[in-house]
Amino acid sequence: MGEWMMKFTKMHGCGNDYVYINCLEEKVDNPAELARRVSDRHFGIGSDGLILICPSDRADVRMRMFNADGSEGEMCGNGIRCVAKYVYDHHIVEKTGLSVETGAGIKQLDLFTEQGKVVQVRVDMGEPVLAAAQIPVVSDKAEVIGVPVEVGGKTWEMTCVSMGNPHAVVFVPDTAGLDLISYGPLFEHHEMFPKRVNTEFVQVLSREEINMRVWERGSGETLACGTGTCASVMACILTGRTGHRVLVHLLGGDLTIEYEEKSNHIFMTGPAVTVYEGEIETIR
Ligand SMILES: N[C@@H](CCC[C@H](N)C(=O)O)C(=O)O
Repeated sequence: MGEWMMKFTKMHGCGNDYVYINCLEEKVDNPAELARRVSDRHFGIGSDGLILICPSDRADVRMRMFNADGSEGEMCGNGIRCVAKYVYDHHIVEKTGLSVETGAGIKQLDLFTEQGKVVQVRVDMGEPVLAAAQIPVVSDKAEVIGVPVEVGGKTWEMTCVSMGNPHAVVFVPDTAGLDLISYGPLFEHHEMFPKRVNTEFVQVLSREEINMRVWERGSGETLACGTGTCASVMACILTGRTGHRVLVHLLGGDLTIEYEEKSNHIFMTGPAVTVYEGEIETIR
């Protein structure tokens, strides 16, 4: 047992902020406990969770993501863009096309640079999964698309999509006046979601633009959710509300989502930003 300093980097994608640890150099024994500790906005560093950058024998690197409550998520859209920026900036991967292994499979990414600096990252987020049993959502239907559900005394039109992690998308007339703090946890812990759920509240502005707010499984309201924007655009397309290329406005910025029908893949493009690097005291 002893105390030592562990290096970390604080990064965000559209305000969805995580503490990143380079596990090619650092050793993390208990990531769930560390996630809870660093995420605390009063007694910790302050973040929506923790992301570990690990070696991979199947891709350039592997990422593991932990929510603020210590639970592990299969995939993180905003996080994976930051992982790509991190490994490029730290010369771990010296190319602008790279692969990252996640709990939801291997994803391919492209970095767009200006004067050597990463400005945007495009991610092939893969295929959306609609089968209710695979999301998982308990339903008498094979797919949950535009289905009315009762939650918190209100009827919502819900579409469920997995992007490797589970999402419930509901449509609202206005995201600004939404009581997300009341309704978010009711969806997250509803018995129809055996693995809990991330919930996106979507206001359609036009066939090319939507507003979205999110209540994330394990982290509560965040300023953006990459997998959530993909699920939301898929829900919009499936219910005939938008076209295949949509600009998503989030509390922390904008993401562009494109659905390619031929490959049935979703592509996400957005920023990745380093806030600062530091060290935290750790006990082992
Ligand atoms: N913020 C993320 C998603 C993080 C994981 C999620 N809370 C879960 O538990 O599935 C994103 O940008 O996709």
